[in-house]
Amino acid sequence: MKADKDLRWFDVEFVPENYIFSKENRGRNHDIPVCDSIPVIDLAKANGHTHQPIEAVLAASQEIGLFQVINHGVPEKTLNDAMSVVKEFFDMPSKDRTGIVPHMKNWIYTNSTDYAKDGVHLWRENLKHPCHPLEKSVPLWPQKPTRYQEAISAYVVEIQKLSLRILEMICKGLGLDPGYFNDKSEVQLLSTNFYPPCPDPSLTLGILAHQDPSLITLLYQGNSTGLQVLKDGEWINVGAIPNAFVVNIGNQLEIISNGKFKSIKHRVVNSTHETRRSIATFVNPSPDCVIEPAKILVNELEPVRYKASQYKEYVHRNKAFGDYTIALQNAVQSES
Ligand SMILES: O=C(O)CCC(=O)C(=O)O
Ligand SMILES: [Fe+2]
Repeated sequence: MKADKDLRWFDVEFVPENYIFSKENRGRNHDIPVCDSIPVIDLAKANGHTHQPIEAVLAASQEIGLFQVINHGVPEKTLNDAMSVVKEFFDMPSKDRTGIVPHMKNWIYTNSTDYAKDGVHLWRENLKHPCHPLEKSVPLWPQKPTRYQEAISAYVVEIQKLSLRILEMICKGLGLDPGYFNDKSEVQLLSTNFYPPCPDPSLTLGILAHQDPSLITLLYQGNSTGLQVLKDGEWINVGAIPNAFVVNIGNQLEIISNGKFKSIKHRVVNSTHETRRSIATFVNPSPDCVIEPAKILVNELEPVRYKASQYKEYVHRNKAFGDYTIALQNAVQSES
């Protein structure tokens, strides 16, 4: 038995009532199959001579809106260092996680007990902060653990490179002008998640079903499972592939592609024995950027399916990323 002062909200034998979701929202857990139809794309094969990975990225973006990439060039050490500071952050005594006034311009830490959706708490904790422009953002990030800023900025630099590479493939594949994504693809927001084991995952959820409001999202999930996507009306598990990234087509890319690409619904379910930690980076347009279907993809057979909108308007209208996150992003943007 732990001393009382060490007890955290998830140190419980039964799921408290205010964590129980309605039947239609609840997760079914790992008893459903891992989907082997989620494409795994080997980026080492993208070496100038072959278009194979471009075709694979296009097919996956059209059919599912989500795929994994391997041999992506991000050093394993960068991944391990990032995951290890994230682990340290969520393992710190709670006084160290709440030291900075939240939802202003630094970072937001949301304990499970701080946030409720329709009165029900998610079985997760979350840390979010801006990443763009990187040099201005880093000093605003948590100072504990001491290696946090160094490890996460190294990670963000790699994500920026990888996301540009993937977007270049998409740009070529869709026939867009080179540079089309230049003002639409900054790694703007990092969101890390901690999902502790849960006594009864059939009652709870880590994250409710949603689509990402980004251009694309790159997700590193270490070796943990729990991510599910809604494919053909069924929730299926996305497998954990060591060192892979999950790439998720966000709403903005769905709009730009005039609906050719799908932004898929996904959620996270909990586990009785496994702790899930994940690092999501949202690659987003700059706030003033106008997002609309690319002209080249619109014709008589494919009429415009989405209205043009400034990205900041879209974020505001849809309360994308939540109220606090808008305040965070505006703070950094207005200083730059
Ligand atoms: O933890 C995860 O893998 C889910 C993260 C996610 O979907 C999000 O932050 O939008
Ligand atoms: Fe998401």
